Amino acid sequence: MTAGERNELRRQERRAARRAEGAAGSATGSSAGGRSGDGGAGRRGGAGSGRPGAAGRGAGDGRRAGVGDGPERGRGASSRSGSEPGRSSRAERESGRDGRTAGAERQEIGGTVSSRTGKSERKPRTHRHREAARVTQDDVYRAGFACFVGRPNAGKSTLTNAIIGQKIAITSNKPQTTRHVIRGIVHRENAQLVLVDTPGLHRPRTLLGERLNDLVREVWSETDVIGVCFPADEPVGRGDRFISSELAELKATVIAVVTKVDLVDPGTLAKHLLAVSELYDFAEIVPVSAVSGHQVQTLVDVLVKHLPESPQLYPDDVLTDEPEQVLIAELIREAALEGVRDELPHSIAVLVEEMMVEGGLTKIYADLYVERDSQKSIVIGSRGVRLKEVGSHARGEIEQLLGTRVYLDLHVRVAKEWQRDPRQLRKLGF
Ligand SMILES: Nc1nc2c(ncn2[C@@H]2O[C@H](COP(=O)(O)OP(=O)(O)OP(=O)(O)O)[C@@H](O)[C@H]2O)c(=O)[nH]1
Repeated sequence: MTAGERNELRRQERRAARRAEGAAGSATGSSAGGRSGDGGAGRRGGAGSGRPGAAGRGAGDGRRAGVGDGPERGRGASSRSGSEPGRSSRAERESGRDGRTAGAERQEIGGTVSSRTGKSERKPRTHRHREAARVTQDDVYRAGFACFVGRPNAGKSTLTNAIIGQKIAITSNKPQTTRHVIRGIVHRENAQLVLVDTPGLHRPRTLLGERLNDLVREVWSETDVIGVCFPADEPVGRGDRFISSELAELKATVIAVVTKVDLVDPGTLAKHLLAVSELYDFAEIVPVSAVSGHQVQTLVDVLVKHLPESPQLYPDDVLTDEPEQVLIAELIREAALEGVRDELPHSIAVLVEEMMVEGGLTKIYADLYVERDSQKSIVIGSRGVRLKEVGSHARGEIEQLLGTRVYLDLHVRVAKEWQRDPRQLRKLGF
């Protein structure tokens, strides 16, 4: 039996188990509606070869050995040492020593909200995801895919990095920084959480924008748990309502993640949580700060709790399945975004053309694309000063990633209107 056939068989088993679980939920009066299971043919088909949004040119050739072609199934529960974040023992989780549970947090905040607004306690609502929310026993191995969605700049990539404990996604204060689907893996004793970082859903103005939105929807349809991110320092707006309305048809368990709570006072947070809770029937609402680390592990607990029972998906020591060359191109793009304004951030794309290891030195040759000549001079700067800064900043980050000394050769090129040109988009990996 091929690996693909094995995966399909396991998927079918899981779907059948979910169906049975769903039926049990209905029988006991839970609203099993959402996840009961007809699972959707081909759901999570991307787990193997068709991984959601294989990003970047060279997605085949630049991969790290042993990571490449998708998750590995059928391995037993693992025990990883040291470096992986988010790991806490079962005993710790059961005793709540590694942080308050989301449920407790929610009740506490719910109480605050009702006392401040003078409203009575929120009535329990019929919950399309309650069946999944009931699943708390940890004597089974859980594995699956979760993703954060939300409007641009909501803090999705920062949160993904905080959970993985390593920079796998680049971040910036420019909206729509994320262009690739990046998968980071959290290993726990009893679970494996594959976090998928996606671009923010937005109103597309270019072909690139349309493709990114398609990518987001594709990922949504393939994940087990979706965390919708709402930045605590911005009021709930039209964009949030648009995203929430798109979730109604999905089979995944949908939770709300209120991000950047370090930026607001408790009163503002309480009001924000209330506004979020009125948007959609979320299975849980978890306030977090990726910067201070507040509740990040609690969020991991909540995500894991909603994963299906499944064998391990990736080998123990893998933190991301993103090809090295794509990670490197992203680090260069992040450095190039620093200090540029207006439309320029959207016009920048980076492609690693060549990488070679010579002794203890990794030589990297990369092209940085912009759309117009005027942008080229901005990126290069007077006498090449800006480009030099970009190169040296990116080099530091790449050295950290690779753990070797790096020589970085950066070349700026103009690819006219590449965001609207299907051929250029393909070349750039979209
Ligand atoms: N203070 C604070 N800032 C945060 C936090 N999380 C993210 N940020 C900042 O918010 C900005 C946007 O964060 P990103 O993680 O890039 O947001 P994103 O949702 O991935 O953005 P897109 O790529 O546009 O979809 C960055 O400047 C982050 O440093 C947080 O918990 N606290």
